[in-house]
Amino acid sequence: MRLSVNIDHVATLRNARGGSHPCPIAAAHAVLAAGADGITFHLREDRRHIRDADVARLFAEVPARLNFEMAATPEMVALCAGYRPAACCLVPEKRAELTTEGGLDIAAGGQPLREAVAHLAGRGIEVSLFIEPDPEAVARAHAIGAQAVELHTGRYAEAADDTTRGAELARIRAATRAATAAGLACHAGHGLTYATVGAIAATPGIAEVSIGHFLIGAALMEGLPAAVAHMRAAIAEGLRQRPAAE
Ligand SMILES: CC(=O)[C@@H](O)[C@H](O)COP(=O)(O)O
Ligand SMILES: NCC(=O)COP(=O)(O)O
Repeated sequence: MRLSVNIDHVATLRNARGGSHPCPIAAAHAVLAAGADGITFHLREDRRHIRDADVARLFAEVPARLNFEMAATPEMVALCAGYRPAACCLVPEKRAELTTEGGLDIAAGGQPLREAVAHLAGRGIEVSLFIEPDPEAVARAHAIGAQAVELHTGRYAEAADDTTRGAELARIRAATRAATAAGLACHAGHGLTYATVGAIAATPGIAEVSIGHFLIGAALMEGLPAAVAHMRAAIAEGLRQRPAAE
């Protein structure tokens, strides 16, 4: 299972002082050297963390699997199609939110969303839709031509008690089964930590996790290479519990 590290919050810290430190590109190199499989970044419409110049440098300087998260706006679709990353993930965006609050409403996205998926896929990009862990959302993603889904793990990761977390994990597992049955690649992300990634890794069918906020925060205490190694160990522990059939 791939670990894609989201570097948004390196840019958040840099932007707090308006300078160039810490550098998200240097962080990308560091996490890859420490064993990450790829880099995720979310170019928000308001450029609150990652900026256009960061994106240009990532594509020029970081030879890794890049996962371009973005809203399906004409501006972003054109940018992403120009860069042709290995993967892009279409996410809902709201100006006032602190982070991505829910999955895409695929039905509301209608024809423009379908066209965005077709345009990006036509450029050879693996197009994923960031959705709620719900088999119906998986079916809609499949119907509009996505090749992958990323299941929003926020409610699972932030659950206040074990009962709620167990119920959310069951939803994630049902959605993963639906994605696998439909032939979609299945990814997961949002809010994952050392403590919560294991059960995701233990879920048959999940091919990638993208993790940012917790890992960058942990790196303040442990250092970035150690935080990546720590996350990899938590993933490995989960993978050991994955049923052998896969
Ligand atoms: C899609 C997702 O869950 C995250 O990648 C999130 O969109 C990251 O964006 P922020 O770093 O702005 O919270
Ligand atoms: N797609 C999820 C992601 O990139 C990272 O989310 P988070 O770990 O920063 O919450």
